[in-house]
Amino acid sequence: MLLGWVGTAVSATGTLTVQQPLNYRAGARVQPADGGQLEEVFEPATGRVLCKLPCSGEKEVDLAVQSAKAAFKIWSQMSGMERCRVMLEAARIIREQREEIATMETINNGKSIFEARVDIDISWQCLEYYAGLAGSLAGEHIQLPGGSFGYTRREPLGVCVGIGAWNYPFQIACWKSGPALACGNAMVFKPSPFTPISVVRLAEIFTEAGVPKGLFNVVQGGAATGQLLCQHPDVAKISFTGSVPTGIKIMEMAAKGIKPVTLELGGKSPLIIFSDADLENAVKGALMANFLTQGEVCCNGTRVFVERKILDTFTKEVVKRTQKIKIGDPLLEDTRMGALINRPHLNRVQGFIKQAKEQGAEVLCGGDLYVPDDPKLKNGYYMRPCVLGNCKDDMTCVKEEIFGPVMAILPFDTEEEVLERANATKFGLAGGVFTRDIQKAHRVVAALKAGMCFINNYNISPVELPFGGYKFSGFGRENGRAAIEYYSQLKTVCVEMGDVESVF
Ligand SMILES: NC(=O)C1=CN([C@@H]2O[C@H](COP(=O)(O)OP(=O)(O)OC[C@H]3O[C@@H](n4cnc5c(N)ncnc54)[C@H](O)[C@@H]3O)[C@@H](O)[C@H]2O)C=CC1
Ligand SMILES: C[N+](C)(C)CCCC(=O)O
Repeated sequence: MLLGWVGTAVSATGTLTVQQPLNYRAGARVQPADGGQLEEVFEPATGRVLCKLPCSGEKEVDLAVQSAKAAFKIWSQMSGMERCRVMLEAARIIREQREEIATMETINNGKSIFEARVDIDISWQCLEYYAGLAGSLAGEHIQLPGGSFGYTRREPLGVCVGIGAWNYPFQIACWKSGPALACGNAMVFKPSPFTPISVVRLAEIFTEAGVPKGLFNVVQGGAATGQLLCQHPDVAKISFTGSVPTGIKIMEMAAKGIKPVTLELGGKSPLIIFSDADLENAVKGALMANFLTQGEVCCNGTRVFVERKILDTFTKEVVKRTQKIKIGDPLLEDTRMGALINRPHLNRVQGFIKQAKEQGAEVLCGGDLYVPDDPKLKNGYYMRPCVLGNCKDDMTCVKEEIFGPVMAILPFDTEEEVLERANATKFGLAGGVFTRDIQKAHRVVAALKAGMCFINNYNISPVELPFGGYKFSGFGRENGRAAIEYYSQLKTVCVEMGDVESVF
């Protein structure tokens, strides 16, 4: 069943129109009860409007939260093993529908189908991983004097809100719902209004897999809808992926309700290439660190520090390979870079490049707009991936998150110096090092002030590993066992086996 698709040409760019409602509540697609403002949703590859999205208001947000509350009563009473079975089934359905979901993601986000398939694989792996953990979530038993004892129960929080960014719409929803549902919570998810489509498919899959109706709901909208969700008194937790300024607002709203938050925010991560690194791998690593999803990746290693001895060789090779990246129709098999998310964002990225040049950086390749030959793509949001040389630490392009395909290369001379410079940022999401010297590799990552560090690779996503930031990049962790801590709470029970010894 190809829900939301019209006609049969689902695999061609420029053919999709979305007609079905994109809110999901109590186990079904619904029009929002009070959808006010309409947001145009674009196909980045063509600039076409895919649909007009009604933004949910107070009434719809409340209905979604109430529906989650009702489902929570059932789901939270089920055993971990029962939840595990349902989640494994959801993972299986995602695997089965991989191509359809990846196509949706590509059409709505603009990333290449090649990459979207990987995103969908990471998504089902995430649900599988947390399904596996669900059955073993447990408390402790603690012996006390005289046969008395205590025990802890790991309990769910209740209705959790997930708010997502537009770069990994389906994957972000799985990274949040996986651990949330495994712990016994319900969720109301709000994707970015730029990418509202694929998350509704996830909601349908959960229902098909057997979660109670209302366990995973989708409300659509922008900042106003997000605020209503964060301020709702029946919401127990907020997990947010997005920018630092929005993260700050979310935390302020959460503070008023004493709600725990997980914040996955932006970054300007360092990638350090030592002269003893395997050059081939280091070059590949730098491309992986910068050009996935048109550079719109929070953990990208956009400050590439290269030991001066190999600066020229490394730079030449990086530029050569960057120029070879095949840009174009994201649904074609050989495309490796699609379109940026929208026109304003493309303009913003272009603005950063212009400013970089004004501040003295040298464009070694790309940075200009790309107009594909195919006439249907001529209004798409394409640009050539860019490598900047002659960069200095105080340039805007080195300090600010660009969130586009722009790599800045910075030479260094010593380990001490590069660590100092690598850490001189308000962000702390990720970092990477390429070297053949194992002691140096571990020493360097130990000194990096970042939550996700890579040695001799970059931007791979094993779901078993916790992911999250230091400093302005946020706190809390997604993936790995660590995420369980952020979607559950401990209840301690103290049991008296003797008589009460009263002080009075
Ligand atoms: N650390 C991580 O895991 C990731 C971080 N990001 C960061 O996200 C940014 C790009 O994503 P955008 O969608 O442009 O970020 P954004 O902060 O503008 O929006 C993120 C989400 O928050 C919602 N929102 C906006 N204002 C809100 C408010 N006042 N209250 C509640 N919700 C609100 C938006 O509708 C959207 O769903 C980049 O800075 C990037 O680094 C993106 C992906 C992953
Ligand atoms: C999958 N990965 C590692 C490339 C990016 C994940 C973080 C994000 O949502 O930007």
